[in-house]
Amino acid sequence: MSGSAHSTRESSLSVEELSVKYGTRQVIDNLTLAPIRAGRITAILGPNGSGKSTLLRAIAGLTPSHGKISLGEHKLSSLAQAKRAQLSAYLPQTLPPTVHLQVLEAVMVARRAGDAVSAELALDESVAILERLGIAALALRYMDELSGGQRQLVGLAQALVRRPSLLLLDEPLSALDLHYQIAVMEAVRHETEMRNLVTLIVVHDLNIALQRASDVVYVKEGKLIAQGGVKTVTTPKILADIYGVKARIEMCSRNNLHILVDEVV
Ligand SMILES: Nc1ncnc2c1ncn2[C@@H]1O[C@H](COP(=O)(O)OP(=O)(O)OP(=O)(O)O)[C@@H](O)[C@H]1O
Repeated sequence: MSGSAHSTRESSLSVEELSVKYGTRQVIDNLTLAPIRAGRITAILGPNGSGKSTLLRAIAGLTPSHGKISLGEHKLSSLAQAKRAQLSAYLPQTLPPTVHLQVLEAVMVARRAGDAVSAELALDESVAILERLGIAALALRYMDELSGGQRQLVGLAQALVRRPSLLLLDEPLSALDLHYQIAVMEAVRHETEMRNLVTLIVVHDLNIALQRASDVVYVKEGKLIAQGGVKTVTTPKILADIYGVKARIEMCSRNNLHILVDEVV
């Protein structure tokens, strides 16, 4: 990992006056967020088509945008894409077609991309991340022979092994069974806390988001509706405004919020 990427580890992500258009259509509309802190998972929540993926892609520099995006002292919006990609890892909602590589090789390739580590170190770190995600048994399987959920887990391993300062995960749980949904959120939380990453994650399962994330950003129609600690910001009114549902928010025995939806409104 480059020294400059390490130096951002104590910092936060700031997004100011961000706008994204597709053609003439304004999809993100002058969005300014409070600083997103490192070492905590921030969930981005909102209805279908509200601009969550576009926001992640704009932060990753993969969709043209106007506005200012900074990670610590790095003005991401002014950086060359190669440097930006070195600081951040982005896991897309739809994974690109894969190549005929074994899982372990593919994770090692991700580790060595843009970062001159030895093959031995890349091997050790790749095995470690596969173990941490509970998928070491896949190490010698071929990428193009994996199931959708297995591909998603390997994609996450490739994102984490790169040791980014900024982790951008777009629906990383969508193809996963219940066991791996929890295992992935735990692994992401562990990496986020251990490496003091800024971690943004788009998820549709509100209960998983509220139980495993620390902070939340609610968006609708490309605008910020609310941002803050999950327990502070999540209210029946917000859920009605955002999703058009009548919901109860209850505290479960583990002191986590649990949302029960009674009906659509
Ligand atoms: N490449 C594109 N060209 C044109 N319009 C797009 C493009 N990508 C997304 N959009 C539109 O931008 C809006 C926001 O899309 P986006 O994928 O960011 O929403 P989202 O909140 O992530 O949705 P979902 O929860 O359904 O994945 C939608 O209306 C979508 O149709």
